[in-house]
Amino acid sequence: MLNGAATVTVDLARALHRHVEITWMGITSYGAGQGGSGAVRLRKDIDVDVSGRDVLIVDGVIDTGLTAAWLMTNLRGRGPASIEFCGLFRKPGARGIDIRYVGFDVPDGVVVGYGLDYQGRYRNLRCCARLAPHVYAPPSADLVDHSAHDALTE
Ligand SMILES: O=P(O)(O)OC[C@H]1O[C@H](OP(=O)(O)OP(=O)(O)O)[C@H](O)[C@@H]1O
Ligand SMILES: Nc1nc2[nH]cnc2c(=O)[nH]1
Repeated sequence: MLNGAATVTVDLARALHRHVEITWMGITSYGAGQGGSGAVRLRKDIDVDVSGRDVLIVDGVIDTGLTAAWLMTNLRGRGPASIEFCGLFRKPGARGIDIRYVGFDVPDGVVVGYGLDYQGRYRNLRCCARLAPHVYAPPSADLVDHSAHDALTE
């Protein structure tokens, strides 16, 4: 897929000792696990006919598994000789989904770097990192401990 899968796709392709053709797809998923509708939208289709070809779909993160399931169904319908899915990271919500190649199982949270972004940033980090939760989930006002602040202002 476009964006988040770019770095791992290129590195994986360079590690394979066989001819490969790379093409890109743009997908937006509104995963039910993130409070979304569970819908997938195709923003850019591949420009290769995959019928009779061995297809490996590569993605950076498998979160709810919605994107992976949608892509497998969609591309399988085009008559490939074989089709498998490879995800660099898999979140707990997708553990039950049958994925042939998984790099790392990771806890819930946001993984960034090595192609993966948070609001458009961090894709160019050479490493992968877990984003500090306060960046994407600021604590609710009810849960903030004001004691330190109060101590400073009294
Ligand atoms: O398992 P799911 O819940 O369907 O989520 C996985 C999708 O989310 C991420 O893409 P994102 O929407 O962040 O877009 P990006 O590739 O542009 O970074 C990831 O690259 C998958 O495509
Ligand atoms: N960059 C990034 N995108 C995601 N989409 C769903 N989960 C993630 C994640 O952990 N990191």
